[in-house]
Amino acid sequence: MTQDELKALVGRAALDHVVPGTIVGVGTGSTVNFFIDELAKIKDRIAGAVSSSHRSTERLQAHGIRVLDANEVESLPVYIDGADEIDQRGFMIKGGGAALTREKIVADLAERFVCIADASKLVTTLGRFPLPVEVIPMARAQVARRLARLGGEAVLREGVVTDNGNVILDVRGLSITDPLPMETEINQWPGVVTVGIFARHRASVCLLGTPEGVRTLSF
Ligand SMILES: O=C[C@H](O)[C@H](O)[C@H](O)COP(=O)(O)O
Repeated sequence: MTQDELKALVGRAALDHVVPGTIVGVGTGSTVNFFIDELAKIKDRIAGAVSSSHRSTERLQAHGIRVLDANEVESLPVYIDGADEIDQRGFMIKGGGAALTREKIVADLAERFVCIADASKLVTTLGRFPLPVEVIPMARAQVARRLARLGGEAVLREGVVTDNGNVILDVRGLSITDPLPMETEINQWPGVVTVGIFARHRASVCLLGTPEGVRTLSF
């Protein structure tokens, strides 16, 4: 099976986690795109979606799915999103598509985070994938120096401006053995908007696409 076929598989499987009659939290990325296309088939059975990016909003609306502003909802039963890496505890690295801040906001509204990913995303230790950090442009160099003191080499993602008007640093060389304290530390530096470690907002369940079918990991 190709990687896209695995993504399509989990995008379909995620429909089982959608609660009929409710608003669905929708992530961003190539895996979620498959989910959105499946969601369109049951759009009359949901109350709408809260989206984590302009890209997902456009795709949802193109399918005729109502998109609500996050400020209009108090909670969501479920948030469905991909990941760049996920470990055996449900901790993730996200932000490869620069949508991490809005993803964390929508994840925070949700009772459950359903991660959909192909098997290549499952890792023993987070950090092989360069860690995205969304930063206010003025603080770019300052935050990069602080990351260097943690052992990471931060590179500005060229040509990318987030939906919030900020920039992304991609950090190589970090071995994230203890995701929760690292998330907390980096996130409180001045100028950091969001770090792409999702430990506080880890997955409740991961639907992992494998050549043998969908493997469900519960955390
Ligand atoms: O900013 C992007 C998101 O965190 C995505 O969920 C993540 O990059 C995974 O994307 P994909 O499904 O395209 O691998």
